[in-house]
Amino acid sequence: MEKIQIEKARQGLQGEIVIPGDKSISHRSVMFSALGDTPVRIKNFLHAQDCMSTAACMEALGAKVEFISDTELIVTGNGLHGLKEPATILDAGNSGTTLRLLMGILAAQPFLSTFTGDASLHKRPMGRVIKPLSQMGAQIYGRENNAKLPITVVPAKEKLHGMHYDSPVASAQVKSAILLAGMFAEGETTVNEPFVSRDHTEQMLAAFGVQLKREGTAVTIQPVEKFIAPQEIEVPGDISSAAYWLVAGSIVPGSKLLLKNVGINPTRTGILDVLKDMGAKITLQNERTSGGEAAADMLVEYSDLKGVTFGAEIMPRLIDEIPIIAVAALCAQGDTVITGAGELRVKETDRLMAIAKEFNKLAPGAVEEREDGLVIHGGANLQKATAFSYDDHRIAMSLAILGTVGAGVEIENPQCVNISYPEFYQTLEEIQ
Ligand SMILES: O=C(O)C1=C[C@@H](OP(=O)(O)O)[C@@H](O)[C@H](O)C1
Ligand SMILES: C=C(OP(=O)(O)O)C(=O)O
Repeated sequence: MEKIQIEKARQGLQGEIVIPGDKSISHRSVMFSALGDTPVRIKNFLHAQDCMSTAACMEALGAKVEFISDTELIVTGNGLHGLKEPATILDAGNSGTTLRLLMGILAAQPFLSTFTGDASLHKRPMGRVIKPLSQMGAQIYGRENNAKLPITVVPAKEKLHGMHYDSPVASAQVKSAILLAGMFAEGETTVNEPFVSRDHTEQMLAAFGVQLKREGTAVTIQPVEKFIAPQEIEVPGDISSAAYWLVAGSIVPGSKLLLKNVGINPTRTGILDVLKDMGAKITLQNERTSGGEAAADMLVEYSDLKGVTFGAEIMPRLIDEIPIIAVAALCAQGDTVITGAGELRVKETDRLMAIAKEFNKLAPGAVEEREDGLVIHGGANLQKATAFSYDDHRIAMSLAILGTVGAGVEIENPQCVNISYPEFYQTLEEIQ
């Protein structure tokens, strides 16, 4: 088993970090460009395993994908109806986004496609997408009564039909899969969700000339006739990657970090609201638009944090940031109570279990696992320990920050950071 040693920081973290491209937006940039019929130059693409899975799938589906550098590529599709039957199985790797969004697109295609993925993706629930797509007329089959990988999509018997879907979960992947199928369906398709999830699909479809109608928590798409690819898509930096530095800068005494080019789409900025509530010192600078999405630089300085309480309403806006928010909570004064976070149990691993089990190795007794959340006792006494990443990138990065602020950590299976942030450990060294 591979391991990495992370030492306690000897001084405050200092420096400037250019935040790598947004994972959600990078996936969508390649998928949608592959449905256009003119070349799209994608800049600041996230060159990490999840997005490379999407790029490989789109290539297997007949799009031309040319990398000019690690982070810049040109994708040329064969038009909205130009995808080709893949010659072999499509591999979504570790990426729920790749699999769920592509099921939406492929549900409407006149050819067969079969998906696989890694061990983690085989455990994740896919019925949440297969069920509604089936209601639209799609024919999708999978293990465990059409709920798990491997999954095969066969051509629908007739054209998909639009529908109104009340989603039981606030999930951008569920919403996106249905809307993408809706592009090819007859009649309009509406997805309503309990709380608004990230809206990158809606934002990027608008850049391809597809207008969606939003009313409260519902969004409606009409069948798409014209799909006009933009010449260029510039991907802003990922606030979910910036989150590790926002927390590290807030809790390691004497820190001052400037985070360059971070996406601040309001459906993603829950972490800023929570950290500010906790008393963090974060200022936004140079606010601008990058590829149709809001972006800014962020200055974070050390400050005393206090515990907070938050729940289901804000959850979609910070869903991937719970592990690193838990690190902030361990270093705050007082308790932090997180509810409405049951979705964390179906991510790359059961993140509520992983946080409680592994963080308690460094902070004995400080984290209580609840059915749908966590209670974290702040002001924890941190000790050095060996902890397991569960092959989950966000658990590995959060453990590394916890070790940096505490007494060090040895992380088992640390390489999973390559899923979303390959340069993570190098950057952590550079700012010390
Ligand atoms: O649409 C997306 O790009 C994503 C949506 C979220 O998942 P859910 O839709 O399952 O909440 C998030 O956790 C994931 O990292 C990326
Ligand atoms: C849950 C995540 O991604 P996905 O669902 O695409 O695997 C994540 O990046 O934390």
